[in-house]
Amino acid sequence: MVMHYRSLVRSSAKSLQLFSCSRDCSSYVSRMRYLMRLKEDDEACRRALQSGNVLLYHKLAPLLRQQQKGIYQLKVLQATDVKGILGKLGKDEQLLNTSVLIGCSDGDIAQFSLDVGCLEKDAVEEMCGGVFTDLRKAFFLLEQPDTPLVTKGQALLRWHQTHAYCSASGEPTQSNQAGSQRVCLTNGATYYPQMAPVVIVLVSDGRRCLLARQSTFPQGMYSALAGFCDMGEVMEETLRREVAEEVGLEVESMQYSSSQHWPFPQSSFMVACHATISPDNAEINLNGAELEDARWFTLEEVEDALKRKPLPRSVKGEPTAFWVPPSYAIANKLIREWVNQQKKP
Ligand SMILES: NC(=O)C1=CN([C@@H]2O[C@H](COP(=O)(O)OP(=O)(O)OC[C@H]3O[C@@H](n4cnc5c(N)ncnc54)[C@H](OP(=O)(O)O)[C@@H]3O)[C@@H](O)[C@H]2O)C=CC1
Ligand SMILES: [Mg+2]
Repeated sequence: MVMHYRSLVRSSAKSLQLFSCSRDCSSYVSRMRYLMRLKEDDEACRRALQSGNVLLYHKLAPLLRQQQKGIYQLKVLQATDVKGILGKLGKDEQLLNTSVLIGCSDGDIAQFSLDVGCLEKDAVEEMCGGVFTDLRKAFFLLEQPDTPLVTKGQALLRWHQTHAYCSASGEPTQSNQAGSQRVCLTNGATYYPQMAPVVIVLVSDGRRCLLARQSTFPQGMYSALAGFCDMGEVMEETLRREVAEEVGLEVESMQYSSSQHWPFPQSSFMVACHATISPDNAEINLNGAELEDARWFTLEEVEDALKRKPLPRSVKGEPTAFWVPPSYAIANKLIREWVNQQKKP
């Protein structure tokens, strides 16, 4: 096995790719091992925090800074900056220790998130040169690569804010330094951050795709079908059940696409799939309790919708032309994949 690997490394351009992959992998491995250690060793994590990067949130709204007009970035602070802000506002530096570990940068710097909801919002914004922004709005303003980190930071802070007590004893729970678990102080029960598994599926009859909307969606937006997994279900069962429940159709085949962490309304683990149904049994039987509408859309209609700008939730009034979820949502990825598939010769 080793001989085989070495002979590959010695030969040609293909082997160069393998070699660079092995280097990347090893730095990835060392970063993951480092994060693992910080989760297990409170003292090491406290030390990492002192020289770490911190993303600030105010009541779960992340701090962004405007780089140029219309271009926003996450505002990343050093732990020493945060201490300076706390000092100027006459607050205890201990607040920094409630930061939770969310990752490690390429430069091996530990990254944390901290909610400063107990501080005066305007004062912190002024000192940092940033603005606390609702997460949904932040998704529209940030570059795509920043969104997983800012989402993770918010999700972990939210989990801590809603798991301060043990559900068995009713007594307080205490977080480890990294924030990767909470333990009940009386019965020792350990709680880990959780996500609810959801299947999201783009159904096609071979020629058209099925999109639906809930009454709570912004005006004109249609998305792929989605549903939470029931206890004990496997992904394939959830997919078949949700399609049957929501639109009364029987799935014939399915294919996994990709996954996404979704923070709204709370952490979901979205598993995205494509599914097909028979064109002979394509009549929609809508479950009106869950959905306001579901329709088949042609390739041309979907391509037009992909070009339209999303409308804010606040826009009310006359129905608008149909559009689809924005690029940060995995529904958008499924829809684009379907379009590309349809255009293949
Ligand atoms: N990223 C993306 O592209 C997209 C993400 N989504 C997300 O997918 C998720 C699921 O979609 P949705 O169609 O609403 O799901 P469902 O079709 O499963 O319907 C939601 C209902 O399921 C019940 N439910 C069961 N388990 C849970 C749970 N763990 N958490 C919350 N509700 C639960 C609730 O009913 P009750 O209130 O009666 O108890 C809820 O109203 C949503 O969070 C949505 O935001 C959806 C589309 C696109
Ligand atoms: Mg649903």
